[in-house]
Amino acid sequence: MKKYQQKSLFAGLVGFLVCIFGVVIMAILAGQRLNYQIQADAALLINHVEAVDTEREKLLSALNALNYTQCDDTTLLAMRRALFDATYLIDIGFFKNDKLVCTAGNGLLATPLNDKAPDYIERDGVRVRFAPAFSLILFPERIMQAIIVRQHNYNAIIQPAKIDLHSVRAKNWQVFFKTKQTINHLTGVEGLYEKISSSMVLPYESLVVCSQVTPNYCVAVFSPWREYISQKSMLFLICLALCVLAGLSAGLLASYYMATKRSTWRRVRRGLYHQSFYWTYQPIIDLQTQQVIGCEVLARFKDKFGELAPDEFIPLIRKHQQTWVFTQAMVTTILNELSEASQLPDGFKVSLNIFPYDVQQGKLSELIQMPGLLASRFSICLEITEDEYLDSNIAHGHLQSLADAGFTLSIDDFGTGYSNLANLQNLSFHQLKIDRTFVQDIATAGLKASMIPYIMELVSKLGYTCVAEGIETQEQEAILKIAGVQFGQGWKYGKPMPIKQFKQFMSSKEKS
Ligand SMILES: Nc1nc2c(ncn2[C@@H]2O[C@H](COP(=O)(O)O[C@H]3[C@@H](O)[C@H](n4cnc5c(=O)[nH]c(N)nc54)O[C@@H]3COP(=O)(O)O)[C@@H](O)[C@H]2O)c(=O)[nH]1
Repeated sequence: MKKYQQKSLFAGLVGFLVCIFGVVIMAILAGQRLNYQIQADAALLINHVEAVDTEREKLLSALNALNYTQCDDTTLLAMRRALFDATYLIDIGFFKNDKLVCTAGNGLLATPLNDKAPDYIERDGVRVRFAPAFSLILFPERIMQAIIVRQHNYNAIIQPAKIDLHSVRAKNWQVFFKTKQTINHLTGVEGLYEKISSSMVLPYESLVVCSQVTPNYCVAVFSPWREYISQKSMLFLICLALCVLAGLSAGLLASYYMATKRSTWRRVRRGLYHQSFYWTYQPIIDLQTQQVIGCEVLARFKDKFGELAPDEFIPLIRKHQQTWVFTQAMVTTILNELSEASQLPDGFKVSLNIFPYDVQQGKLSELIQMPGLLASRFSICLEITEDEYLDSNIAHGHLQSLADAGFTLSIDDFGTGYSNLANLQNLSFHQLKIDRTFVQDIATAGLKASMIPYIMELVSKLGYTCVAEGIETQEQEAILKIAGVQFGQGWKYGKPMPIKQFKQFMSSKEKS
């Protein structure tokens, strides 16, 4: 996989993860809200259960305390009075010898009724039975769900429908009586507790709570996600869109970050301190003898992201004023590399490119002090391109000191942009380098090529030597020779090469 594909994949992954993270956070927050709602429902149901139980306990205990042994008007009056105060109880019955003999609603029964077996027996012998289809003796035609609770001599008919459930938002809930062995349904959705306990339910959508007062009475509430989402579909859609947006922004940010990390200047700046620069050597030859008399040192850059051309990094180094750091690194490296190059003869000309800004700043005087540079067995030539920095008296003074110290000074890229003839006369140059655009123009016999003889006139008038750069063909060489150019540089003789290759190149030249 290519680097840029890896980066895009990384940015995509970051975006995806942020989106997923957003969705998870959204799901947790929504889940908490859903759970909060379910908890409120459960609390409401438990409150009712406790209220029903308390009411039944209070009323039936009071009746039992009267110790009536038979059902007469007094007993019935007491039962009716109790019922009058009740909220959840709809009838009360009186038992004698375990037979129902009268009810508050109906009065004395013609035939006493046997009590049915309870579903479970509560503490203190309270017997409870759930009747899914029950009718009071008073209203035999009205079928309803009822819970029948028998406490000693009295029973109470509780109608769950009496419980006010308007505030319960969940559609699925169940009230049940739970022992270690059994689950007794009382009201709501029968079997819900078993369903919640046994089948897979999603987080937050269900809850089982038991009463603190009567711990066997419990409620199960189930509010499925799909219902909750469909209730708040608009809100969910907006949140989802925000998550996708956050993912996209994060992806874009990641790719922007990667791009800036890869930005040329960041790479160059890092490269200055992490040895991403290396230097190559391009031969300079004597056009008459074809002997290699010197070389130009040219910088190259390579890091984990790939190579950068000098035309990319040189302007940045200049812009960010890192020119002197760069030149120091170059001089240190090439002195090191050339010290072991026994193939190079004494006096071999080594041309270094120098930034005019450093000339102006007086930095180049440090070159004079640099151990091993002037003292080396090579002739060091400083190539300087003309620009606005070379126009000051300060620059002139610094160049003079360099020339006095023993450096050869070459005016580089002559004929491009900023050439100022006054500089040629006043500054202490020794050499002029004809820019390769003039040489390339020879093939088409263009205007620039026609100027070469005039440049050579100037060169001889000033007493300079001349190097033509960018020679690629025999024809260019022949014309330059006729024009009187002494030295040449270009792909015809050799491309810029790393030191190892340059040493091999020089050895092969020595042999031939
Ligand atoms: N201050 C410094 N400047 C430097 C340094 N290293 C390079 N540079 C400057 O960058 C510019 C571009 O350099 P580069 O891409 O290396 O191009 C040089 C040669 O490779 C190229 N060349 C040489 N022969 C031929 C040829 O036959 N054909 C062809 N198309 N190109 C050729 O010409 C450039 C020569 O550079 P220069 O003599 O300096 O003009 C360039 O301006 C460099 O100066 C550095 O270490 N410091």
